[in-house]
Amino acid sequence: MSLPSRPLSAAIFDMDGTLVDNMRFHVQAWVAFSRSLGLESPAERFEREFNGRRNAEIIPALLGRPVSAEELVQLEERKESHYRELYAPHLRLLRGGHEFLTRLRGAGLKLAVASAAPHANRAFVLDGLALRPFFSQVVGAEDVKRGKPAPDAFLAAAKALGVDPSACVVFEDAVNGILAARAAGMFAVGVTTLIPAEVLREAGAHWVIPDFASLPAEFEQLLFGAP
Ligand SMILES: O=P(O)(O)OC[C@H]1O[C@@H](O)[C@H](O)[C@@H](O)[C@@H]1O
Repeated sequence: MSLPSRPLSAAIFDMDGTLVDNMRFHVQAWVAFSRSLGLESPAERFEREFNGRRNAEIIPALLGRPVSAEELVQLEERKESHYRELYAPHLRLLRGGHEFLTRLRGAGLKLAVASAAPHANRAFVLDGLALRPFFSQVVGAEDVKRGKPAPDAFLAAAKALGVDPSACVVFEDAVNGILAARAAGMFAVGVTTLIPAEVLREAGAHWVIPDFASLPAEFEQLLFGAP
């Protein structure tokens, strides 16, 4: 693995499954949503194939037909309001998150969120946990044409931050997200809230962590210098 040849200047965070350990609630809501439409879709499909994609891509693929903008709004709200209801009692930042974000900010890194989540879900997590002050940019589902594994969301975040993609590190839990970060030419850290470390490594993650309190020493040094 080749390490950055110059200091990293920005950190871009995926939201669902990365800042918060909520993917099992998303998957539960997706399975219930599918059943309510008379479809049987296994949980693995949402964990692997769809995780990181936008609802505008997931819902037509699930239904096997195009969906009008109006119907998409209705179907999306049905699934997402159920997800928020399921996850609300458990809403909390991933272990070590607050301290890590504070240290990154203190070290002068620019911080952004790049998520496939729609507006209401971003507000639910980012406002619910008072995280907005950490991030100077938030890129969401409606800001890009193509969801992950396309690099669009991460490239949009780097552009908004005014940094070169090669100076960015991405934190991601989804295989599609790791692929997107690498396609954007960024360094990728896999977060194993849902997907096993070897799968994230195989997708291209340079480092893999269970949470933000467990950074490999080498990576910690890269971000913050020698202890
Ligand atoms: O890009 P993020 O923050 O991981 O968001 C991904 C998720 O966004 C949600 O809105 C979708 O309903 C999920 O199925 C999807 O996996």
